[in-house]
Amino acid sequence: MSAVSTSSKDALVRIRGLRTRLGGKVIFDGVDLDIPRGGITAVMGPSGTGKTTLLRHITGQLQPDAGEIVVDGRNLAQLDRNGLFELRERIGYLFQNSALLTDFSVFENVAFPLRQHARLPEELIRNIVLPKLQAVGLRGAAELMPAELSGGMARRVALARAIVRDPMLLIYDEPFVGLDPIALNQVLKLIRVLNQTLGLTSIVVAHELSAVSRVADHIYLLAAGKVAAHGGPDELVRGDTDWTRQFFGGEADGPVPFHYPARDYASDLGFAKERA
Ligand SMILES: Nc1ncnc2c1ncn2[C@@H]1O[C@H](COP(=O)(O)OP(=O)(O)OP(=O)(O)O)[C@@H](O)[C@H]1O
Repeated sequence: MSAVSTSSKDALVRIRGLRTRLGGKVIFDGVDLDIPRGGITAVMGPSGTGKTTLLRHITGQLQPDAGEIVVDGRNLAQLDRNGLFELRERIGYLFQNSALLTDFSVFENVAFPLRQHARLPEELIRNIVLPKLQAVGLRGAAELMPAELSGGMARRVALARAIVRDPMLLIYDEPFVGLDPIALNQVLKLIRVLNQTLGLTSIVVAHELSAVSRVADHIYLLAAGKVAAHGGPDELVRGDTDWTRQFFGGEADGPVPFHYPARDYASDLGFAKERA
């Protein structure tokens, strides 16, 4: 399990020596990571380990204290505002809560990013939006309102919206939360099919190992400011480190302790004082 096993040449995102502090806390302490082009890479790790922060680095919303982040051959530190804006325009996002506009129909939600960026003829918008809705199996739901959708359908509409401008990179932030088994399987299938048919590169941040193992080509396990493990799903699940055992084995104790750091128990209970 090497820290970075992918050839950097094939990496859409290449991160080296990433160091970040937020609010006085070290979030990344020398992270190297490659997101291979055309692949599906999962980023996992205990809560608060910095997964969302990593996504903010990759999209240029947050500058690191040190290290290099290169996306599609561009070093983010060297991009001006316009350059960063152009980069973000080529990245699609799927958020956990789907974030649909409640007053707009399914069709208008998917059309929204197109209308925001250019004055396109209505016929062209239809010709772009309907194939995306077809791809997620919801062309027939085009005129429904978000309140009429199940959670799984809402997520698929959000996915159609995330791909409507043909991004190079699609980021899924917790895409499996709250889905029933059928909706979960549909989303898993869509992630794979869309990645392949649209020639995308995908990053999936998620906690559900069983779902991640079925969709990801590579997994990065982040922990304690570092890449704790990296490799294919099978390789990681078999991994024999404290982190992989605890995280993939779901053990209550390990490097992530059950107890939040606390003062000495005896003195908290007043015993130490009594003895003195
Ligand atoms: N702007 C900020 N200022 C200070 N601390 C921050 C800021 N943003 C994030 N943090 C801290 O950075 C750490 C990493 O946060 P982040 O949201 O990236 O973790 P995460 O791995 O995505 O967590 P989760 O799995 O719970 O969503 C957390 O301890 C968080 O409190």
